[in-house]
Amino acid sequence: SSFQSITSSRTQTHHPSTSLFSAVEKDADTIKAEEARARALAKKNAAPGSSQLTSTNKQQPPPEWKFFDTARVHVTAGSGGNGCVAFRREKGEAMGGPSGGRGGSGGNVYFLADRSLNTLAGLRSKIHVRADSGKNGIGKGKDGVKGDDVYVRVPCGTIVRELHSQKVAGELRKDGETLIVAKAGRGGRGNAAFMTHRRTAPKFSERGEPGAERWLSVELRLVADVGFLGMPNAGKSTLLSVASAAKPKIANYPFTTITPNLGVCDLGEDSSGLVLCDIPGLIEGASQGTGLGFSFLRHVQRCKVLLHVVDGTSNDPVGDFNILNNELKAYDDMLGKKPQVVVLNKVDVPEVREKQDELLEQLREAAGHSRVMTISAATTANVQELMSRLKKFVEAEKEKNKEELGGLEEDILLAEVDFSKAALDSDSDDYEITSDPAYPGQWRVKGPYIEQVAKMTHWEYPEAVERFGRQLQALGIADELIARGALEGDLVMIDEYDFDFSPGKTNPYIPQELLDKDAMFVEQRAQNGQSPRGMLLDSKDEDEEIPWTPFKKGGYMLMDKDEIVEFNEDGEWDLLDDDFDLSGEFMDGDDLWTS
Ligand SMILES: Nc1nc2c(ncn2[C@@H]2O[C@H](COP(=O)(O)OP(=O)(O)OP(=O)(O)O)[C@@H](O)[C@H]2O)c(=O)[nH]1
Ligand SMILES: [Mg+2]
Repeated sequence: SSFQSITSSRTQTHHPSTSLFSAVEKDADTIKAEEARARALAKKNAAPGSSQLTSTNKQQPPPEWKFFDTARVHVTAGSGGNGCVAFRREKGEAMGGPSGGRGGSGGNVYFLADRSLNTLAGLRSKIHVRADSGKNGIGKGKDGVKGDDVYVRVPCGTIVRELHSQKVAGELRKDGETLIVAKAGRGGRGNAAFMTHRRTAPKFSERGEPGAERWLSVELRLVADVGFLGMPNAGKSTLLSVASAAKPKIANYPFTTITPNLGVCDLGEDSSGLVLCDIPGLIEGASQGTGLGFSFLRHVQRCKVLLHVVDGTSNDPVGDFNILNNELKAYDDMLGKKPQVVVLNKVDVPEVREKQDELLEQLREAAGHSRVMTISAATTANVQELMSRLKKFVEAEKEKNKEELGGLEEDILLAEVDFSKAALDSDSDDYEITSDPAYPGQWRVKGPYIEQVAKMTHWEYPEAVERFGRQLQALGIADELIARGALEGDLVMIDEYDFDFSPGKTNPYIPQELLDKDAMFVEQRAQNGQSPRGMLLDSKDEDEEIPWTPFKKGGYMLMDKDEIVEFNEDGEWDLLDDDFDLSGEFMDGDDLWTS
């Protein structure tokens, strides 16, 4: 069960009809249809002689323009190799001492932050990441070879969670940072390790420990490269929708967009994507709070570049352009100075086309630079050209900033909340629900933990909203609200976030092709007699306990609970206690090999 987000900011309580969540719900279908179309198009384009760039159907975005922000991955670390039972046989020593070597440990699975990436696109084609197992130990005391570690490259700002419990495993912030997500099984000890003065010829060895295995949900907190700026109705959301797979609400009235929308324009294999942020329209007086105000601009504050979208059908496009630039300066001088690219939109309209040359000239003059071009978001004319120019410009700006900041870029780019340090380990699950009889149907929930979780939730994403709902459920807040008489559709306020109370509804968006792969995976596991748990949260068997120990401590994979104990601080692992008496029985799970 989950809460629906209607807004991520207090300012929007006045627009209860514009439910972000219901918009998203609708969009999931649209996106699916879009994907089916994209796949069909991809097939068509794969035909010899055709090229995606010269696709004649201008209405459809090229299939590679997709939106990635979350992914689900199953990771399996390598198992340890088995220990060996062997005895020395040397000249003059027919039956020497035990000499079976230890199995090699398996490979770990790590996530590795790579600054050259900026989407999770690479994870999309993968459902499984698997590290090699260690080799078995061999005779003459030789240990087995260790399995290779696997590094999964992800962009900086990636947050990793255990899927089913939604516990944060960590965040990768800086280039080169790694996070272990599945710890390898250690190799089993060979019989040489079990020799004591009482047992001089042990004929058993240990089996290798299985590698850890788990589902992860991965989320990238996108930091936009390009923030869209423009008067209401200029066509910003339309542009986002054709340049990326994001599906913002588009309508022919001002202030259609009330929360920022993010989208990724994927520019193909050899280039990382361009992250776009469509923000609500700004009008004269915005810096004083007119219209929706400037509160959304914090989203674009960290953008490298602003794309100023000018409505060609306006009575005075150049006047609009100047007004907004003045508002921007009045609000924040830094924003006013942010480099802009300017587009004159709606040139498909004949009246606009007629005066486009004149307008372009005037815009160049007003802007004081020549990064000005015409587009039609509606017909997508010039949009691809715009995106590749933007990409180059953004790259150049990043380079410039990097030099100016002496390599401090990531710190400045990354979002405010540091997940790796965030208070998810807060001890207090306490909360308090208050309601004012004067305002029926409104509930305020207070509590350090839940407020922290709310702050850390990326309200733009259904999966994040769903997770928030799960946390409320887990903390008992949802049930408590129902017990107190909350009804579906009531307003719930936590910190500065407001929600529609809507128990029992979840809407994770997962692309169809991943769902197909998952279905295969679940089936395969069931056939192999393994737990069929898949990537879908509702495929979870409610009775099944999910053991959890923090990632950092290791040992979180409690597949065979009795056999596996936690890794200690040094990553070492001990099956046998120091004072374990080998003269008695074998340990359960020890492998007895007869030589
Ligand atoms: N003819 C024409 N119409 C366009 C074009 N781009 C957008 N529109 C229309 O302009 C209207 C407003 O488009 P939106 O994309 O919602 O504008 P917006 O800038 O996001 O508006 P707000 O969210 O209110 O700030 C819609 O009716 C679009 O169909 C274009 O290139 N040509
Ligand atoms: Mg809009």
